[in-house]
Amino acid sequence: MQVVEYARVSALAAQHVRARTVSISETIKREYAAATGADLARADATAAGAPEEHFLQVVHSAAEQQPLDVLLIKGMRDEAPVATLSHLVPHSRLIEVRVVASDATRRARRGLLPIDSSTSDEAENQNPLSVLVSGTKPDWHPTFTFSNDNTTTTNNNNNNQPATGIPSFAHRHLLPFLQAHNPSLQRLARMVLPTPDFPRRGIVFRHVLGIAQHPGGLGLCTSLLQQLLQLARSHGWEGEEVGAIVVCEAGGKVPLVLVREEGKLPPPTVGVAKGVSHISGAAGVTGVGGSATDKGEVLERGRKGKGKRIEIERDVLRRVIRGGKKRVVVVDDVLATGNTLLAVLRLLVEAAGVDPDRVTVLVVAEFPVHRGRELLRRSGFGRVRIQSLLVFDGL
Ligand SMILES: O=P(O)(O)OC[C@H]1O[C@H](OP(=O)(O)OP(=O)(O)O)[C@H](O)[C@@H]1O
Ligand SMILES: Nc1ncnc2[nH]cnc12
Repeated sequence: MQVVEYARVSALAAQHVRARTVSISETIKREYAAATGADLARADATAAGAPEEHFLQVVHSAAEQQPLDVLLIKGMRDEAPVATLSHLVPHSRLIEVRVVASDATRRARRGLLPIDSSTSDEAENQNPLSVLVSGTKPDWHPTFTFSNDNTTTTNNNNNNQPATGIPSFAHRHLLPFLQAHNPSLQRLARMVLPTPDFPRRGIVFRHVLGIAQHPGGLGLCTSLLQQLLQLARSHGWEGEEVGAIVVCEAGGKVPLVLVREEGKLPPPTVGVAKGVSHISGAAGVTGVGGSATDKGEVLERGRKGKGKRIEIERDVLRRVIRGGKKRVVVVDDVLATGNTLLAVLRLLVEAAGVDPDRVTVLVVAEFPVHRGRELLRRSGFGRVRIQSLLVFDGL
């Protein structure tokens, strides 16, 4: 099951995707009113507190009622929901779709008179999230922004190519990365073979780099990453050139900036300390067959291990993103605790002066249970855009 904040079920149903919409504020209000005796009409969803609990309640009760590929949750008011809530649904991809509509559209839908156009622009595209962080720049980006103006066109020609509006949005942005709907993604996922109890007991190791050992694996992965990059590009940075691709220890047309362990690149370099990844931490601390089974303990041990320093050549990035107007795309195989990505982002932003708003991260596989996105946001990198091809649950 995948979870998105808002779109329309019918556009997905037309593609044989099992989808359903629920309103989180309605559910919360109903339960709050029932528990406290408050008047339902006056109940305030935000007063009910415990957003994690409510989110889980809504997800679980929807999933219990029927098997779903996509759950569309309307009315979420949480800041940075992907960073703060993904670990609660680690088997799913959580996507935030911010819906914007002009004042004129919103008034028209409510049956009100259109307002004077000379005064309407100010209020355009204000939604509850913008109000939440009034006056400040939000420290995160939604996965997608959907304009709810002009959404009336539907596709009647049955050629699987919806015209505009909601069907087109679902077709272009949601379906390609819905594993249940995309045979290429399913093939890729099947190439990631699990090894139980490696590097320590309790961990099911997913051999993401092993994709390259399967016939056609590398090509498939590269082409899916390319599609992911195009999708990322159509959201927030159309028209911007990619200035550099940053990779951890690997080697295109766009200049490749290598991130390597300290001492392996010719000077001058800039470096930062790097915390250990989940897997290296687990292997280094207790070895295969360690006894800890508690999730928190494993995570904590992983993080306690001694990290290394990583470096890039100081002038390479500056040369390729001259003037700071180009995108920097970071590619790695895995996002788990986020320690590795955090070090790479520190390297780019703090050591090399790259604007975090111009950084996009692509990973092959994400393990939300380790709360990597949350760490990145807490560390000041919430505005870095991150997209993944596959999502795995478990340790
Ligand atoms: O989000 P994280 O927990 O940091 O995990 C992600 C990192 O884990 C793997 O690195 P690996 O453990 O093989 O090497 P490393 O310890 O040198 O990063 C992988 O290649 C990622 O770079
Ligand atoms: N289970 C897992 N398999 C491979 N890499 C990982 N990184 C974090 N958890 C992992």
